[in-house]
Amino acid sequence: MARRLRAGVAAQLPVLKAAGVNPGLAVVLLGDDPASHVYVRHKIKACEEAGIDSFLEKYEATLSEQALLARIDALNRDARVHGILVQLPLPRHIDARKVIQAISAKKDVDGFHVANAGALMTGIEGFWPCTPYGCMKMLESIGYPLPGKHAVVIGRSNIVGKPMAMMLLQQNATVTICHSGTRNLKALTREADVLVAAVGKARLVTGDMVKQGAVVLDVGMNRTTEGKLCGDVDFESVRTVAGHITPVPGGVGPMTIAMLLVNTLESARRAARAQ
Ligand SMILES: Nc1nc(=O)c2c([nH]1)NC[C@@H]1CN(c3ccc(C(=O)N[C@@H](CCC(=O)O)C(=O)O)cc3)C=[N+]21
Repeated sequence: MARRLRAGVAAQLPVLKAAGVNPGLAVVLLGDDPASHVYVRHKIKACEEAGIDSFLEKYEATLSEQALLARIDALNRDARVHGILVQLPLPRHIDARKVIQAISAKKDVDGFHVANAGALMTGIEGFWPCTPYGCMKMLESIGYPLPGKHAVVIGRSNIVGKPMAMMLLQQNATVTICHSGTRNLKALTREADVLVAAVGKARLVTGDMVKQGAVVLDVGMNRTTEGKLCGDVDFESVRTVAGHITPVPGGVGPMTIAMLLVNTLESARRAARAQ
């Protein structure tokens, strides 16, 4: 599905390019965390394959907050750039909230800016965060009717849990948000028609916590002690009860990247319309 979405983006580029707009994504990466470099490489490669211009800016982990803010200011003004992604997490001496708010909301293809969070919450045009947006696309792809369904989201982060809950609510699901302070998690997850796990705890969700036929979306990205990638869902025990389930790797991750391209294309379209 991610591949199909990316091909769809590629197919829509010629129209924009004919109108003189070449969609571009700037990716800013600080430091030498190997996982961040791998993810960023995936994003740049996806852009190249789709025909989106990419501008990769790599800096030392010691780059000052002021210098980073100056780069963002320059990218905000750069007409070739329709999307700006600052790879998270940032080094500790930098206030990530300040950096995110410095990105023009119009170029915030991550959907992390407060203006975009507010747009999602109130149902006006903005950018939706790529990971939950990809989850909604997957639900759509199986023709899943959300109205009246009980959706349970485990995790309340600003980048996945909260926006995921808002998107499900907008589709008239009844939404429960669970977190570290939730009592009797299993009683709640067993009621879920749609279960989204986004906490970062390897194999937290086991088969006994899932209702027969439920749709299970695994947003977890954990490394086992052997260095293997694994989700928040115990795939082997859950697959026998779930009606639908997303694997890790090969599920939500590739969809996140596909939605980044979708958002970048959309940003370029909006810029073209505003010309
Ligand atoms: N500003 C910002 N925006 C992000 O969207 C963002 C970020 N910072 N920081 C890090 C997280 C993580 N993230 C992933 C995206 C795709 C995969 C992905 O495609 N994973 C593959 C496997 C990759 C592997 O093998 O390691 C899969 O699940 O199949 C993973 C992780 C985006 N993030």
